[in-house]
Amino acid sequence: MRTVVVLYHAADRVTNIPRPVSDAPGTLPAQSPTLLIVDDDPLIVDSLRYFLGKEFAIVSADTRGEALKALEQREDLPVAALIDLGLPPTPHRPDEGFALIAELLARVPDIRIVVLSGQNDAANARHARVLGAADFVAKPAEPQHLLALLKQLLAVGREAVPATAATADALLIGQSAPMQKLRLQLRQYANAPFPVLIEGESGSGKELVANALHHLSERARRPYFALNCAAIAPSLVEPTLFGHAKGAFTGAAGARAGYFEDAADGTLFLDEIGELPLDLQPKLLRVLENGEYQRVGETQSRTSRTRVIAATNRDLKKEVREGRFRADLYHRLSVFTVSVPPVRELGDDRLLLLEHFSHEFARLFATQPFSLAEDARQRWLDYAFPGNVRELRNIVIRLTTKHPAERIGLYELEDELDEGGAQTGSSPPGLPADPAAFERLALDHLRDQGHQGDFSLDRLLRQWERAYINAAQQLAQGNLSHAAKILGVNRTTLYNRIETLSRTDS
Ligand SMILES: Nc1ncnc2c1ncn2[C@@H]1O[C@H](COP(=O)(O)OP(=O)(O)OP(=O)(O)O)[C@@H](O)[C@H]1O
Repeated sequence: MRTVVVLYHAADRVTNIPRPVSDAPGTLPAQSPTLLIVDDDPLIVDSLRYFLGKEFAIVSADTRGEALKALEQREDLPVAALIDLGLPPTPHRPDEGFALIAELLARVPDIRIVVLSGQNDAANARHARVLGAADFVAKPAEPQHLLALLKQLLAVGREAVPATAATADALLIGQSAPMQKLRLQLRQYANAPFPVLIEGESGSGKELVANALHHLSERARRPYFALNCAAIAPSLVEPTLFGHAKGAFTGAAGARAGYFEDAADGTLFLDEIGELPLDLQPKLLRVLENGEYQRVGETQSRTSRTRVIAATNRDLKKEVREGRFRADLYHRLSVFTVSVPPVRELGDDRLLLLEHFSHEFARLFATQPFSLAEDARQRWLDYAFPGNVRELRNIVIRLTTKHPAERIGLYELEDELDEGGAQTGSSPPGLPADPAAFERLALDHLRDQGHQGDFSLDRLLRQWERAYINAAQQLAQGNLSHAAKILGVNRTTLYNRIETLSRTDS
């Protein structure tokens, strides 16, 4: 998937590009946010470093493994990442890039990921967005455009932290039955003396739910600490949670309290609990059972009254069966389990979320919200949002940027959706059970076009093509992905053919 990319101005020759800013921390003002660039083409990396190095402290890597290692070694986590999908050892497939997106988000949930995609990777780029990438930019990329995009994405702030029970509830958008059930559970469990385990697919809102639980509880005015167990090196989890004595390990210059101590009688949210190292699990179990723990390097026991909320997008029962998670800890954590529903189960909440985010981002970008035409609205309701609210929110950000105050039709919307994500569980509507019926419908469409003047083979072939496309669209009720499936081509091909046909028509 390596493509030739021009990331420098026409006036700049490659040889004129100054030496890149070093990866080493400290070459820029301390407040420069960190940008991670992952690409196996050194020319791209150097060019990006040259143009973006004035605004960001650049960290680069040419493989997924190197990127994750770089993350572990730095204290200042990147605020954004530019990544190529095709990375070694499989540079011609997107798998490494896809895996990296998920891994980056697991470690740095707020990171804004932009995929730098080859011209022909539109479908992959769309799938990357489902996985949580904020946007994709086709190569060759204009550096000014990239910079503007990054600035805009970073202007979209972190989610507001709710200050009261009322706002905690209000931040959770949704009136569907699964959301009502979730709200009821949160109120029931808010003050229970047990941990709560939050389960849900990636991007479904587990962190928001943990926040809401804390603010609905009587601990709302007490500290709230969060640790993403996937985000830090395994060796640092124990001292971070429990603290350490002076000299307990290399670099432990002084004694330090851990999150259990700092959170005191507040709440500690352990995100990605499935990543908790096995050897640490008995220590977490002990503190959950009787409140006892020890700082690393100390023998004296301390006591904690912190309430633990844990979250996972893994099937923890399966992790237990496969020996990666202790059964006793699982049972202790899961006394109260809350399941955050995926967006595909939320029905009309998709429209509420759309309304909420489109107004929020229009305000932020000082513009007017867009609206959806009827066919696009229907498609919005049909789409499964495999990347859940995170994907939905990112789509709204892009639409707000590209079509401020506009009425958006099906084609503009289709461009933002993932080809493989069209199904809502059941089989696609209108897929022909009987291929002969499809052919009959196509022939009807062919007849509708009638005869025009002298015979022309080109025109005849276009008429057949148009007839089959119309028939497929009719069967798919306007759903382009389903129509593409019926026709046995991918959606981008279909889109291009429709465009070519309409150009020839006009
Ligand atoms: N019901 C909701 N109402 C409003 N915003 C929501 C809702 N659910 C999720 N969000 C927003 O969607 C984004 C993703 O949510 P969040 O980070 O909580 O998901 P998550 O399940 O913790 O993801 P991950 O599994 O990747 O950690 C956030 O911006 C969050 O504020």
